[in-house]
Amino acid sequence: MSTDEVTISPTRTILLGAWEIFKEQWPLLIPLFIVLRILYRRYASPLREYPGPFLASFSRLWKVMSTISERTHLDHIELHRKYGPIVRISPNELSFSSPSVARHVLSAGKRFYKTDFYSVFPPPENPDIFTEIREDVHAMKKKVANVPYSMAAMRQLSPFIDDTIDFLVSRLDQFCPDTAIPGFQQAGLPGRNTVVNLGDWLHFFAFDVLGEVAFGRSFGFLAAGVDKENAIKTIDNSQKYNGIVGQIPEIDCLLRRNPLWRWIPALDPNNAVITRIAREEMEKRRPFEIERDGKGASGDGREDLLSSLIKGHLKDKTKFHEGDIFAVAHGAIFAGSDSTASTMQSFFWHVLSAPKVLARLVEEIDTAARDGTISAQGNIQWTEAQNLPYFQACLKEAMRMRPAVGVNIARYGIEIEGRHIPGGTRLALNGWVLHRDKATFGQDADYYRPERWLEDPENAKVMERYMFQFGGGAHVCIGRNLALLEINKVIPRLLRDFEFELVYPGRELKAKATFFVVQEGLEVYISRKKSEKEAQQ
Ligand code: HEM
Repeated sequence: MSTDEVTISPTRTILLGAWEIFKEQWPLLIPLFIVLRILYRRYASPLREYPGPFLASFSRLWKVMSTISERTHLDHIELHRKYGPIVRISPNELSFSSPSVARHVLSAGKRFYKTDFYSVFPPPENPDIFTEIREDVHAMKKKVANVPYSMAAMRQLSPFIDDTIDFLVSRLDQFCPDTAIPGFQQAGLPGRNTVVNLGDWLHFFAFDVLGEVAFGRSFGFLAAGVDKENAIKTIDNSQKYNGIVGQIPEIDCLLRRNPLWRWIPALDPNNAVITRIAREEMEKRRPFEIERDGKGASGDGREDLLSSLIKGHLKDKTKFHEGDIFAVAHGAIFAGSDSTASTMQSFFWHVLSAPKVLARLVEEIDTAARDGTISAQGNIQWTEAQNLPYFQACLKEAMRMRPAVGVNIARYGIEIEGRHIPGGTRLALNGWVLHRDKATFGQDADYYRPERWLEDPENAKVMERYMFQFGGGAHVCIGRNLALLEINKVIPRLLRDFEFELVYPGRELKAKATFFVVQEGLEVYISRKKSEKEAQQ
C-alpha cells in the first residue's frame, strides 16, 4: 500500500467527490441552491410568521430598493399601516412601530447591539463614536467625548455660536428690501421678489457653527453663500452610499474599502474640503502637549472640541488613541451638520405652512422681546428661549413629524417584551413611524399641531419619553446639546428680526432619506421687521 493511499482521509474523499460533481453540474446546482434558500427563508425561517412585502421575505432587495429610492421614511410609514406593528423587511430583519418597544431596544444595558450597518460609515480604520460597534470600546470613547459635549461646555462656546448667528443675520439682511431707498425694486436692488433659499442658508449656518465648535474656525459657507467645493453635496453623497451599502455591508470591501479608490483623486474622501480642514487643524495643534495648558492653536483661549479631545488623549493614550481624536472631531461634522440643518428646515417649513401657528409664535416672540423675557436686540440666550413655551412646542412638534434621521436605526437583540426573537435578527426602528403612533401622540398624530405639547403636562411628559429624534440609551446623540443650543438661539432670533413667507405655500418640502433626511425647497420671501421705534415714526 502506498503512503498516499494511507493519508487520504474520508472527509477529503467526500470533498473531492463533491467538487467533481460541482464542476460538472454547477449550472444546475447554483440555481437549485438559490431556489432552496429562497424557499427556506420564505417558508421555514423562524421569522416566517411576520408579515411584510413578499420580496422582503427572501431577499434584502426590498430594503435596498427602498433606500435607493430615498423614501425609506415614507415606505416604512406605509408598511406599518398595511401590515401592523411588526413587519418583516428583510429575511432577518423586523421593523417595529411601537414606541415602547423602541425604548426597550434603545435603552442602555438591555443587551441590544449596533449592527454592521454602521461599519460602512467612514473612517473604517478608526471608527468614531457613531460608527464604533464594539460596545466596550464605544463606552470608553464616549466617556472622553462626553466632556466637551456637555451643556456646560457647549454654553462656554456660546459666543462663537453668537458670532455665527450675527453673520447669518447680516447675510439675510442683504436680501431684505430696504424701504429707506425709494423705488428700491426699480433700482434693481433685492426686494420682495427676491427668492431666498432659507434651507441653504440654514445648512451653511449649521456647517459653520460646527467648524467653530470642532476646530475653532468657520468653514466659510456663510461667507461664500454657496456650497464651497461641493462639500455639502459630497457629504450627502457619502451618506447616501452609507445608507444603501449599510443594508448590504459585505459589498463595502469591493467599493469604498477597495484600495483602488485611492488612485482616483475625485473619489478619495481625504480630498474633501471638510476633511482637509480637519487634518490641517489637527497638524496645527502639534505637539499636543501645548493643548494641556490651554495654549492651543485656536490661540484665543477657548477650548474647542479638538483641543478637548486632545486633552482626553493626553490623559490616557491607551484608552483614547491619537486616531480617535481625528475620528471623533471629524465625525462630528458628518453627524451634526445635515441633522441640525434638516431639523431647522422642518421647523420653518411646518411653521410657515400654518398661518395660525406662525401668528401665535410670532406674537409670543414679539411680546417676549417687548416685555424683556428675551433680549429685544442682538442674540438670544438659551435660558431666554426656554421661556417661550409655544416656540418649544413648535420645535418638538417639528422634530416629531420630521425627525432628521430617515433611515432605520438597527440593533441585534434576542428578546422583546417577553417575545423571543431568533438570534441574529436585526430589529429596525424608524422615527418617522414611531412618532406617528396614535396611542402615544393622539388620534391626530399625522398632523402638525404644536398645541398637543401644551394641553396636559402629564401627557406631554409621556410623549417626551417616546420621542426618538436623538435616538436613545447608550447611543443617544452626543451632539444633542449643541444642536438644541444652536437651534434655540438662532430660530427665535430670526423670527424676532425678520418676516418670512413661503414662496410656494402648500408645496411639500422634498425630503430625501439618505441616512439623514436631506431637504430641499424651503424658498422664502424675507423682510426685516420694523423695530417699535421705526413703527411709531
Ligand atoms: C438636531 C440635530 C441632530 C439630530 C436630530 C441627531 C440625531 C441623532 C440620532 C438619531 C442618533 C442615534 C443614531 C443611532 O443610534 O444609530 C445620533 C447619534 C449621534 N450623533 Fe446626533 N443628531 C443631531 C446633531 C448632532 C450633532 C450636532 C453632533 C455632533 C456635533 C452629533 C453627533 C452624534 C454622534 C457622535 C452620535 C453617535 C452616538 C453614539 O452612538 O453613542 N449629532 N444623532
